[in-house]
Amino acid sequence: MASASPRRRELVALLRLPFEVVPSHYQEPSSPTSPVSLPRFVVELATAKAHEVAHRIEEGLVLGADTEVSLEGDVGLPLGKPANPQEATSMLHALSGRTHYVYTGLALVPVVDGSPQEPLQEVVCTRVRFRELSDDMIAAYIATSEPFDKAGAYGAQGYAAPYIEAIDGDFFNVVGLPLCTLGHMLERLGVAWWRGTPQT
Ligand SMILES: Cc1cn([C@H]2C[C@H](O)[C@@H](COP(=O)(O)OP(=O)(O)OP(=O)(O)O)O2)c(=O)[nH]c1=O
Repeated sequence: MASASPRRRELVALLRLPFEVVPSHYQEPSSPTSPVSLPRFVVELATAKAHEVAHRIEEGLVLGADTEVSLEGDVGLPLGKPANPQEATSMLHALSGRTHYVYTGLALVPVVDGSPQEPLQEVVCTRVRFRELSDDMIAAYIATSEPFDKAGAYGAQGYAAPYIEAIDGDFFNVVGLPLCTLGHMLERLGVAWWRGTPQT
């Protein structure tokens, strides 16, 4: 798995397949300043992350993923990860009382005899609605430090959980790895992942 994300590591383990974490050295570009196609954007980043690792191994299947949050839907500005409390505050203000979209791109790159093969790619979108957040709620949440390594400045699996009014789609996609879609992709590559045993 070409990811340094502790959430993705925990989620991928639920497939019960043997895997190794090899964080990608791909340098993500800074967040775009004009609207982009979110589905294309996340798939390109996921593929770039996977490719960088695929060029460093001899054999295997490399998984790359990228998650972005946007208020606009398919064409919009990804919010990115907040660099400081001010950015986290303005992202959470923007999400307060509104519906937003979380996109995760997935790329699986098979490597055979040291050669990366054509990637298999997917994108998953989940709609998330936040309740209205007061200034005090936002400040208290930022004080937990949870927003800083997360797209959109929140963790649905963490202290932001009580802020979520509704979710439409795959919850695991919001946390960074849509497992059901990943299972289908593995099946397309002939991997009977459900026969695996829990890895320690
Ligand atoms: C919206 C949301 C994002 N996130 C996280 C998932 C991702 O780790 C992160 C989005 O950043 P990414 O750039 O997708 O991933 P990453 O930099 O953490 O890890 P890597 O590139 O090595 O794979 O935001 C949550 O954990 N919970 C949430 O609710």
